[in-house]
Amino acid sequence: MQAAASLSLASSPSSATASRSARFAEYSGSDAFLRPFSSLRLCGLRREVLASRFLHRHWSSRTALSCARRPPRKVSAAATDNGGAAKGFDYDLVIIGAGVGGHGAAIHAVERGLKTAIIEGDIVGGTCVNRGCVPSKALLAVSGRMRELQSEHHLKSLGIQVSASGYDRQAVADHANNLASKIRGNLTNSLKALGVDILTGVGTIVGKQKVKYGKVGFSDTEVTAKDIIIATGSVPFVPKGIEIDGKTVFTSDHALKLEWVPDWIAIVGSGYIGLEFSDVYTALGSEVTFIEALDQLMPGFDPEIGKLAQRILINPRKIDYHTGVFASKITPAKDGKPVTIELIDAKTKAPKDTLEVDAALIATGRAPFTKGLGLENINVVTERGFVPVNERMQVIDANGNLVPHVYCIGDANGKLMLAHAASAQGISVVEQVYGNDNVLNHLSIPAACFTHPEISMVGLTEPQAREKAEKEGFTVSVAKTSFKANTKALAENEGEGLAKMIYRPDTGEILGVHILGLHAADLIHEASNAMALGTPIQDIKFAVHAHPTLSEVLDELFKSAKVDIGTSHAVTEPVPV
Ligand SMILES: Cc1cc2nc3c(=O)[nH]c(=O)nc-3n(C[C@H](O)[C@H](O)[C@H](O)COP(=O)(O)OP(=O)(O)OC[C@H]3O[C@@H](n4cnc5c(N)ncnc54)[C@H](O)[C@@H]3O)c2cc1C
Ligand SMILES: NC(=O)c1ccc[n+]([C@@H]2O[C@H](COP(=O)([O-])OP(=O)(O)OC[C@H]3O[C@@H](n4cnc5c(N)ncnc54)[C@H](O)[C@@H]3O)[C@@H](O)[C@H]2O)c1
Repeated sequence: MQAAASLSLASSPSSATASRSARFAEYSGSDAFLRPFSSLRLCGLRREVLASRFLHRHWSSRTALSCARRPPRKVSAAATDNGGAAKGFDYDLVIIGAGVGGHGAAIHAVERGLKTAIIEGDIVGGTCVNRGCVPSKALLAVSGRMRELQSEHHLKSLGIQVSASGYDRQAVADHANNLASKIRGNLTNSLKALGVDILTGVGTIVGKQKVKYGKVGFSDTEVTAKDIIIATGSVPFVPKGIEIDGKTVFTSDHALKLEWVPDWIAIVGSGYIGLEFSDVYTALGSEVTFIEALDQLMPGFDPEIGKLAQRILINPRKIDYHTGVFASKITPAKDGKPVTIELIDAKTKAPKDTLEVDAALIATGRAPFTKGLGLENINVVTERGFVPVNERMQVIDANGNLVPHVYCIGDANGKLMLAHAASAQGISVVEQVYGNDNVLNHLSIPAACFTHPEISMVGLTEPQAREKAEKEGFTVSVAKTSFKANTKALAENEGEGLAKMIYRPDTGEILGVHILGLHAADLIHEASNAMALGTPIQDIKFAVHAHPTLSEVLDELFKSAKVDIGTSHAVTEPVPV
């Protein structure tokens, strides 16, 4: 019998990790890629930089992971031109990995006047821009419109007649690919414009405040930095027993290229990636079978929201599912035979079923990419591949001590695998490097799943809040509002949805907010900002919302909460005009 697949992220590189390494190693570009981009020091481009932030961080440059076969060459600070570094160092800050985390840190570092370089071993933009948030949201934009056009009942109730709907697969794929390229370009330009040196090649920490980088077959270059940030991200985690061929059995890396739309696809894992792709595939005509190891679909969500999501996003669609099972063995289609999937009971490991499908998408989480980083040179041992850090993202060594001047942000530390979390951690680290102590409140970081309708959340789920309340001896209350009572949602004929808030009635503290409904991903920020700023319900409920807007769903939510104390400050004080 097959060994049980593990639910936890891999500590050893998965097959996808290995293929990523191969991709790094395969690339052989021109020597020009080895030269640091000599950066223009310009101040007037702040607007462009800010614009690029909205467009999601990104950049371009290609390289290869390198093995140090030749002695490192030394680069002098004079080789670049983005200001002076701290005495005795080439740079104030060197960031390894130009994904969203590295980009956010680099931009903020320049704003703080730090001489900064970013090392990238593949293409600028990392997962989010090239293989994650950006192309997936382009596909989801298409699935959203397809859904609307296919919903005769919905259109009829608005008085709209559409005779037919269809799509051009290659054009949809091009839309996703073009968007990624565009944003990568914008972000690259913004980095160059601000004077961040983009150093191409694989970065390896070689010692205290020392990093080398280079490309296969070329000599490495060594730079010194007062502070180093590791921002090397993650790759898809593929459980043991699953064979990826990239055509019929694949991960999100391949699926985003939309090379074909299978009639029947099994999606292993019903987390963010699984759910978003089920939205895309069913809108484009596929039938989906979920395979989920835990006893319910979407186990990460607040249970009430999960149940509603099942009613809205799963049951009415061409989706069936197996829960409480592992896909213990998956064999790609070959010689006219379909993809075969062997299922075993997640608890007993007894064989349960064998499925034959056209394709399988493996969406079972992501593994940190920390290979080749030289962590052994600073006595750091990873935990299941993740770099151990404290609440300030300072790296912890094998003896439990902080490694001076080394930080790790983003997916590589595993705290919260989200693009904006990576970037926020980077900004927090730069603040510390600059001299301002800064601890990011991870509980106030929102998350969203971009299905139709969307799901969003911030803070604790109801069971988590009740557990905390039990331990700490306080009471928890829950307020709820429905999209059915919202004028704008009804005007759009999109009244399905719920917003729920978990809070402390004794203090008015918001513990968590969960939304399922139209534009939930945009709506969550009023709650997450309130949590980040420590604004209690008795204050935020006096904030005024434009009518008719979806934001009134949250207005109603705050107003319906029963807080035992009055307003904490005089928000109604008259202002002389
Ligand atoms: C399909 C999909 C959809 C997603 N959608 C969303 C979403 O909608 N919203 C959201 O918030 N998050 C989303 N995510 C998650 C998001 O993409 C990640 O959380 C985010 O990219 C992490 O950023 P990072 O900077 O830590 O790492 P990455 O983006 O992975 O970047 C790391 C970079 O480091 C480089 N690198 C690695 N090792 C080295 C080395 N030794 N030397 C030099 N360079 C190196 C890599 O090439 C890479 O460019 C999605 C992920 C996937 C897979
Ligand atoms: N909209 C977004 O913000 C967004 C979108 C996509 C991805 N992401 C990020 O990317 C990361 C990875 O996403 P993901 O969906 O792959 O991971 P996930 O952790 O969200 O979900 C993985 C799911 O797979 C299940 N699973 C694991 N091993 C299994 C096995 N062998 N057989 C059956 N089921 C198994 C787990 O129980 C879980 O439900 C997430 O951490 C997420 O934060 C975010």
